[in-house]
Amino acid sequence: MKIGLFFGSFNPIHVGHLIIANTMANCTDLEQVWFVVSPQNPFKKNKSLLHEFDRLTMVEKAIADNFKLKASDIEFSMPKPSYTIDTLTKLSERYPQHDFKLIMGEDNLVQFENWKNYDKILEYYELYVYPRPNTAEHNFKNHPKVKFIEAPLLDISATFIRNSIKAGKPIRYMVSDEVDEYIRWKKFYL
Ligand SMILES: Nc1ncnc2c1ncn2[C@@H]1O[C@H](COP(=O)(O)OP(=O)(O)OP(=O)(O)O)[C@@H](O)[C@H]1O
Ligand SMILES: O=C(O)c1ccc[n+]([C@@H]2O[C@H](COP(=O)([O-])O)[C@@H](O)[C@H]2O)c1
Repeated sequence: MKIGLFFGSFNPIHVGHLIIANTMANCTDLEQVWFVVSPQNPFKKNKSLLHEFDRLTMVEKAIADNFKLKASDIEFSMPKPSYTIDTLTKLSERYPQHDFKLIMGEDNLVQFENWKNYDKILEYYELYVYPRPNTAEHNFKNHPKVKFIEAPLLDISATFIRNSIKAGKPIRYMVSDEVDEYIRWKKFYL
């Protein structure tokens, strides 16, 4: 099966992530999308990063009604920070029957040359890239292994959502109802 792996912190998962995953699962040759929740992005230091189990719970709540979307906790038992090449290798070994592709927002391409073994990632995996507003220049516009998906720009981020919560503003419709309720119940990001 052709499966898109969508790696992220998902702190929290928002409507942008859901639109990206659903677009990839329904408008490309991908049959499923797996959200791979990363305990620790090697490039991010964020005080308000929730525990990975809480972020995974929110992902599971957000995608529960979509049979093409799944969540993976594979990085929870791997060394931190979470290096994508190591996880890709592990998943390919564990599921040799699947053909994995890597999904990311275009902003990730700007720093992609600094990722661990990025050239190996490109050698073995195709990238499916969703456009993101205000993305800086990068060197992958015409790379044969990088496929740009034409889809609406989504000007939303987890940072904006966390800041809204801190400021007492509603995040309804920016996250799924289940995630909104869960965040309020657990008093996250206050
Ligand atoms: N609005 C968006 N448009 C395109 N890609 C996005 C968008 N939001 C997130 N992504 C992509 O989703 C993946 C996971 O992103 P992440 O969980 O860091 O969300 P984020 O909104 O960028 O979070 P933060 O604001 O905390 O940095 C990354 O590949 C990122 O590029
Ligand atoms: O492998 C790397 O070197 C690497 C460098 C930066 C980011 N990543 C991964 O990219 C994913 C996107 O991160 P984030 O925090 O923007 O959601 C997340 O899974 C990180 O672990 C991976």
